[in-house]
Amino acid sequence: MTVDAKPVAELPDPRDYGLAVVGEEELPAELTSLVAEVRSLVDAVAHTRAGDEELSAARASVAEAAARLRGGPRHEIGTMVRHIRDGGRVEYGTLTNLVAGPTNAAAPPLRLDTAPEGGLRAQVRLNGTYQGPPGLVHGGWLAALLDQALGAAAGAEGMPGLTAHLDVDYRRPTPLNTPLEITSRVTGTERRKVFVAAEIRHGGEVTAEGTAVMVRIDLPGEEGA
Ligand SMILES: CCCCCCCCCCCC(=O)SCCNC(=O)CCNC(=O)[C@H](O)C(C)(C)COP(=O)(O)OP(=O)(O)OC[C@H]1O[C@@H](n2cnc3c(N)ncnc32)[C@H](O)[C@@H]1OP(=O)(O)O
Repeated sequence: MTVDAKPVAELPDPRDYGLAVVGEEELPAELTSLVAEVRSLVDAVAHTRAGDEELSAARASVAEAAARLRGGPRHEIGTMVRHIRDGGRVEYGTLTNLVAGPTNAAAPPLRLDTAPEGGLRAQVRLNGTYQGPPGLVHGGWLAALLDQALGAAAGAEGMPGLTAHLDVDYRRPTPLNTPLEITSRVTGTERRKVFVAAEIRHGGEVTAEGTAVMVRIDLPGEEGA
């Protein structure tokens, strides 16, 4: 396959695209621990067997917490977060990305790191919030996780882009509440197209796999490249 997508030696800085950037290390521990608590809260709400009185008291506590959190300075929509990964690799993601945003409590705690064998690897455990069929992860979420891993693999090679085409195969049921391994890598490039592949494994067995065509975003000064 032709390899002429010109990966850049250093990732483009999102500020060159007019996007705000915050360093992951600048996020207060109080915020990231609040996010973890809310993830657990959503799972608890979904599966609670509490009685009416407890439910009512919990609703009031949650409403009070929400009122405390509204207002005040907020990161604008589209703010990017800068991660410093293993070996000093810099990676940018959207701060509130639904699949991997560190301040988005609706996202699982997903952290894709460089894999020794090349590409990216993450381990993630999905709680009951992510249920589709009984006891199993929702197929749409598996596709979302694959999409994220595929996009991140292209980005990690200096070729950030948007997903143009995504293929997903579900090979085996993917269980909830157990460690899952996600791997992804670039398999080829052709002009602005970046071909990527990813898998989700449970107990070493592939439960879902995907391939995608990412179309590289134009870098400043490279319009039409
Ligand atoms: C620093 C900040 C970081 C920021 C980085 C952030 C990355 C986050 C990634 C997360 C993953 C997502 O969820 S992304 C969100 C979901 N995806 C989207 O919203 C994308 C919506 N689609 C689009 O905006 C557009 O269709 C694009 C950008 C994908 C392509 O439009 P375009 O730029 O005009 O490019 P175009 O000339 O049409 O196509 C370029 C090449 O790709 C091929 N191509 C186009 N579409 C397809 C397709 N569906 N399937 C196969 N191939 C296709 C064409 O044939 C051509 O190949 P050839 O002629 O060269 O052979």
